[in-house]
Amino acid sequence: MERSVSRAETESRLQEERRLQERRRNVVVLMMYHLLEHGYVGALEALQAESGLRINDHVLADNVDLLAVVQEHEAYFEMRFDKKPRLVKKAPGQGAELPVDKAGSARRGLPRAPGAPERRPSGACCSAADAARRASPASAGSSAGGGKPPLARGASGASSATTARDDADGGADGTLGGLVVTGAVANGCGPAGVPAPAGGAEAAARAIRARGAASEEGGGVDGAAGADHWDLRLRKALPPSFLAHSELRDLGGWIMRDVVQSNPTVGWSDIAELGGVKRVLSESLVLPLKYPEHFTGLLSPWKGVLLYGPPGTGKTMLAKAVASECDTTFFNVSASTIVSKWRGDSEKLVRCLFELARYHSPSTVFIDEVDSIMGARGDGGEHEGSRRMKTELLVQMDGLQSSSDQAFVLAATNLPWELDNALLRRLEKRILVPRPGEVGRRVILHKLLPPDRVERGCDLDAIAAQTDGYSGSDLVLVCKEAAMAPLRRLLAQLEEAEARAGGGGGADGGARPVSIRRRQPALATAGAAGKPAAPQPTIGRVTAEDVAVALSRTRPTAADSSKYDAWAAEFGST
Ligand SMILES: Nc1ncnc2c1ncn2[C@@H]1O[C@H](COP(=O)(O)OP(=O)(O)OP(=O)(O)O)[C@@H](O)[C@H]1O
Repeated sequence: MERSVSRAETESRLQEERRLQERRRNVVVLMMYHLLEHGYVGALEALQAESGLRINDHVLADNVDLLAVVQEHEAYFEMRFDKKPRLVKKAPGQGAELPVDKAGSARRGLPRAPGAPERRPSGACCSAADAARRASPASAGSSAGGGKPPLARGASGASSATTARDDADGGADGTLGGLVVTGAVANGCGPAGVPAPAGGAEAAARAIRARGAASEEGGGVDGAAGADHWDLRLRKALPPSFLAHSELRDLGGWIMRDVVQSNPTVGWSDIAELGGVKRVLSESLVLPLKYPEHFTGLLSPWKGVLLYGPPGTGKTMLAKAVASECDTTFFNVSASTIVSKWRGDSEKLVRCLFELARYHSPSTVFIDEVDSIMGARGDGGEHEGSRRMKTELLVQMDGLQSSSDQAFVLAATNLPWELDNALLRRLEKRILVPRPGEVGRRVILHKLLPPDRVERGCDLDAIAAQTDGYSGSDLVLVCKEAAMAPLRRLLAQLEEAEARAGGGGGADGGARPVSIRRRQPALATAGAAGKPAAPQPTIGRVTAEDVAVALSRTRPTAADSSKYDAWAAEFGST
């Protein structure tokens, strides 16, 4: 027993050490790319020589660079502690000496591979293959686990003869300078389909540029499936022009937090009816990207679409479907993204937003509740900053229309009559998203209450006929209320059973307060008592009466659609 505990301890210590080594290697590689990108070629050479790592043997994974890491840290710190972090302070006095080790080197942390030379002359660094051969075989191929995203990967590919040889020797994974190197993507490509650098700083610089381009193509390194939004958001980096300028970096970072590349939960087929709206969105976004040769001149694609209609009719859902169905960078923008309390910032944020949309094109800028940003101008009491922000938005939209940039604005509102006329002109297609008709309601009801949840006698088609004026979200509420009824019945049974088992009241119609302690699983309590577990009550089905009660309790929100129809007649454009 003791032996197995100590073996487990050793194993976990080794794992921790491996992770630490990998982290140190990642930091060095990030530094190398940073040095290269900013022209510190001499420092890069020195770092290569001293660390025994070569920039050519690694490409950065996950679209990450040192500035982006720092920027993410700053953004997180600010969000968490409501203040900017101080990463670097001035050293007290005249500046401290660098800590120097016994060998006279100031370097720390990176352990050398067993047998690796102490120092290497500039330009004579070890190759991945050499280092792998020198490294301890015990550590080979053991870093892949952990599920953590690799920041830097060993480069492989046709362009690197040594690494190709490595692959032939036994797989892409190997060790480098005593550090475990994760195998890079096969077929002569680094992550995201970027060719591995062929050699020298120039090649690596090319790889950096190619990496940016590949990331724009949506080539996620490890695939987006299963990743949450934070992962997806991280994949888009700021353009170099933003990174080089502290104010732009801050504003750009703020906007990029609202970038969503895809929303895997909603597709066109999840949206009932609204075929006309889907067609226009498809014509504006999908088809021009697929058949660009047909969308030129007079047939150039729409650059702005407004979805308007009563609340809860699926406008946001349509935008989410655009995000997941169209392969474009999706900027999910709300008033909080671009309305800044700092004078002048909103205007700059709008400019940055469109610059980023162009940089990451093809892209879609979705502005939800656009009325809260672009209400009609001309009111004397309007803040000067707000006016300038609106003007900037109009200018930027004009810019999109007169350019061949594949950037597109999708706006949504419940209050189209409050929008500025100049904005309406730029939103070429103005499409009413109405409440669902009977067919649509039927589809929504059947989807929300599938046959295994409802009793036979519950006629959902009849309910669809009765719910004229209900929006999609009203129907969600009706179904939720109806589905609560069997759950309430089940909970009453469970409470009653618990009260009986505890010998207390409880069956007296709720005089006893309900305990908020989580119930023990039935098996555990039965086992403890030594008796066979009593069959547990299960949740029943929704009955016709449940739905009728739910309907009587849930009234449609703002059922009068005449105002929308009137506005559609005057301003609509479908
Ligand atoms: N056509 C539809 N098909 C399927 N579900 C729908 C449809 N319309 C609305 N829903 C349901 O209603 C919910 C709310 O829809 P959504 O948020 O898209 O409405 P909205 O028009 O953006 O509302 P608001 O204008 O208030 O922001 C959705 O999550 C979905 O469950």
